[in-house]
Order: sequence, then C-alpha cells, then structure tokens
Amino acid sequence: MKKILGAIRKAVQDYDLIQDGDRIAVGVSGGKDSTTLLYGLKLFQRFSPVKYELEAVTIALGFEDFDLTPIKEFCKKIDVPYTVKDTYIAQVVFDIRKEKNPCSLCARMRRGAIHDLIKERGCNKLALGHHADDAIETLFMSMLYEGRVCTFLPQTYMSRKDIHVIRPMVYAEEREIIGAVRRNNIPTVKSPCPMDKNSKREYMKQLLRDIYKDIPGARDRLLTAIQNKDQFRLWF
Ligand SMILES: Nc1ncnc2c1ncn2[C@@H]1O[C@H](COP(=O)(O)OP(=O)(O)OP(=O)(O)O)[C@@H](O)[C@H]1O
Repeated sequence: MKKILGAIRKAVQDYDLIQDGDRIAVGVSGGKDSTTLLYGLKLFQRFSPVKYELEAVTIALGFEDFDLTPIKEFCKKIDVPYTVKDTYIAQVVFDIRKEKNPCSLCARMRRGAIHDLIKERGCNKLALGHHADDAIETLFMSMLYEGRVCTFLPQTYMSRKDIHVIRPMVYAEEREIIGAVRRNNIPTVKSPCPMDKNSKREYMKQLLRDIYKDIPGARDRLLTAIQNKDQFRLWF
C-alpha cells in the first residue's frame, strides 16, 4: 500500500482535497479501485495532518447475485461505518427503458442516488476511486466520442447538492492498485452488470495498451499533458 498511500498523500496536498472536520464517504462499487481507496483513506487517516471522518456507501443497482458480504466484513474489520442503499436502477435501465446504450443513464441515476445517500449520512465529501489510467482513458473517450478535450478533475464542487467530489487516487497507477489488492487481501465483488468489460472504456483500455507497447514513455507523457496547462495550444 506504500505507493498508493504516497499517491493519495501527494494528491491531497497538490489539490487540497481534504480539510479538518471533513466527513468523507467513499463510494464503493465493490470493484478493486474503490475498495483500495477505502483502505487507503483509512490508513491515511492515521498520519494525515488534517483530521477527517470516514465512511463507505454503496448503491446496489438491483442485480441479482450481487453479494456484498465480503465488503461488509472488510468495513467491520477496518472499523468504517458502511451503508448500502438498494435501488431498481438495473430494472429501469434494462427492463423498462430497454436502453441501447445503458451506461450513461445508469451512471446518471447512480450519481443522483449516491449524492442523496451521502447527504442523508451527513457527509460533505464523496471520494471516488478514479486513478491515473482512468484519467487517460476518459481523455481519449471525450476526444473520440464527444469532440472535447477534457477529463475529470481531482476535485469538483456540486453546488446544487453542496457536495465536494474528490478523487484522491488520481496519481495512482492501475497496476499498483491491482498489486495492492493482491498483497493486502482487499476484497472485491464481481460486477454482475452485463455491460461490464464490454464498454467503450474497455475498448479504450485495449487501444492504450497497444499505444504503450509501440511508444515507450507514452503513458507518462499523456499524464504530463493532462497536468501541464502551459503547454496547452489549441485553436482558440
Ligand atoms: N454502485 C456504486 N456505489 C457507490 N459508488 C460507486 C458505485 N459505482 C461506482 N462508484 C464509485 O464511482 C467510481 C467510478 O465508477 P466506475 O464504474 O467508473 O468504477 P471503476 O473505475 O470500475 O472502479 P471500481 O474498481 O471501484 O469499480 C468508483 O471507483 C466508485 O468510487
């Protein structure tokens, strides 16, 4: 976890992600990124100069065979309060609306449900498990599918709900997260979503893997490009 903790500490410092007295809810999907973030923020609490409270929340999308027991047990072990909210998002998206591109409606509904839940819990910040490789994939997806040069920010303020969304793992590499999960027995729960590993993001991952194979150093340069506003030269 050393590398993940180093990445969290640097992001918290560089982007001022946490303040004294924050009540942070980690959005836990059950996947490796968010469970690692939860563990990382729990460990970081011990030596962080700023003091904060931590909890975990999951929006259960309504799929059958989604057993969160390992996550519940993990939260108990590391002493983090955990709330699961059951919803019918999967039924709405797949059975009622029969969406051809279900991911965007699902993401919107899930986002609304998470925001409502963390407000109910009295938290002012929502921490998400996005990491550096997600940021590059999102940049490519925005450019190729939407004609926009953008990716998510380390911190966003949702004024309508008065919630700060923070992404403390923006400097962490996906392979470091995979290693941390293995070495620390961090539990994960397989997503029952039929779109899992079948989305535009999976395609982008594959494309980037090929680019990295062919162009050594490309990954680091892409990360530099995301962070370097002085080298930003577009047609406006
Ligand atoms: N059902 C959910 N309940 C609570 N938080 C969620 C849920 N789904 C996603 N999140 C949060 O949103 C982040 C981004 O979601 P996304 O579906 O892109 O996950 P991911 O990149 O596959 O990460 P993970 O490995 O955590 O699933 C997750 O890391 C997590 O923090």
